[in-house]
Amino acid sequence: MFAASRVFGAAQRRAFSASARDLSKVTVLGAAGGIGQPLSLLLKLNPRVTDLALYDIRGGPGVAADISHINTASKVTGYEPTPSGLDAALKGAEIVLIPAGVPRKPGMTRDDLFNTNASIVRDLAKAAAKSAPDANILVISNPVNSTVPIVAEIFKAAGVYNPKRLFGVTTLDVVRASRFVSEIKKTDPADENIVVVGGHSGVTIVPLFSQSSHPDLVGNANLLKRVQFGGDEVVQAKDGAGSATLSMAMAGARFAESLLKAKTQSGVIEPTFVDSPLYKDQGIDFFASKVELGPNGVEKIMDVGKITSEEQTLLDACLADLKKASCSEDSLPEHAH
Ligand SMILES: NC(=O)C1=CN([C@@H]2O[C@H](COP(=O)(O)OP(=O)(O)OC[C@H]3O[C@@H](n4cnc5c(N)ncnc54)[C@H](O)[C@@H]3O)[C@@H](O)[C@H]2O)C=CC1
Ligand SMILES: O=C([O-])CC(=O)C(=O)O
Repeated sequence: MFAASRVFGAAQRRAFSASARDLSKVTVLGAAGGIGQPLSLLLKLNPRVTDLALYDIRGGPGVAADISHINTASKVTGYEPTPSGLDAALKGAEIVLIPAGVPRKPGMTRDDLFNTNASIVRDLAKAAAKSAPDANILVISNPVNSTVPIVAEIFKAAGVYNPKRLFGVTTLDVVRASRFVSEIKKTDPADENIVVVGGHSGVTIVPLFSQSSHPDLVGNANLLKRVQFGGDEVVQAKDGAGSATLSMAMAGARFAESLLKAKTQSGVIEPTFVDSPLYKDQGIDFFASKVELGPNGVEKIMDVGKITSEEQTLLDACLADLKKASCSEDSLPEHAH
């Protein structure tokens, strides 16, 4: 269990008890995919998860059978790829992670995934609105800047939208930025926690090094490029076999853990892409900034804080791009209806 002890502390494992308050069902939609499998593995290692529900259009039960042999206490169930299987996977879920959808190939942008992934996310959101209307929905499927607003529209149409419970997972940007900084500065990556705001693609990814202990990194063009286009590095290296899966699984598991921890602990803060008041006056409904998490999901959305003029220029470019990403169900591709 070396991985569990590194990802989750000993105190947390000891603190685990199966009181009703601690029962947490977590559902993964797209659980047999490149992200879904290692994400499910990491969730199985998290003692806060008591019931792990795995659903995919193919392979869910197989992944569940495999993971269920791991000697941690949670119950793992794989569901058949049927409407009733999906509903059962969702029923009673506290957290629903959605990594279902196609990944990029070299030469594609995340927006090129929209035509395929928008309808996948739309259909899964419809099922979640029906069977898990109170769950925290964590959207991983790209393009996150557009798939998150789609989920919001579906929940609104079903009359169950709670903006405090919808999250675009941008944790991988924080993870990458923190790791890249630690490599440059020769620090322990565990001590770095770089704030990244905006969205999750290219210029919408805005790291705020001025708010870290390394403000001299503002203006480091190579570092900025690696943070904004880190996903492309992996897409190119995988050479047609997909995009980041393992680092994304870690980032998704970290965000889920933060949400579970925030049920009982205050001061849990993660940047995440949420329905945000910060730039609504500019027509931007969703924005990633530091968010304090709590038992009801979003507790408090923080503004970007003090930034340098160089970072303001990056933020301006980000906002211009995000304006284009807003989406309603009406703008879904024709075949998706
Ligand atoms: N938010 C982020 O930071 C990141 C997002 N991603 C995105 O995550 C998504 C998944 O990536 P991978 O796991 O590498 O892809 P993958 O192709 O390996 O896995 C996707 C899985 O989704 C399943 N699936 C497709 N339609 C489904 C449906 N209607 N219901 C349930 N399952 C369904 C497939 O059967 C497959 O197992 C992609 O859109 C990718 O761009 C990837 C990396 C980082
Ligand atoms: O780049 C991609 O397509 C996958 C992704 O979102 C990332 O790695 O950040």
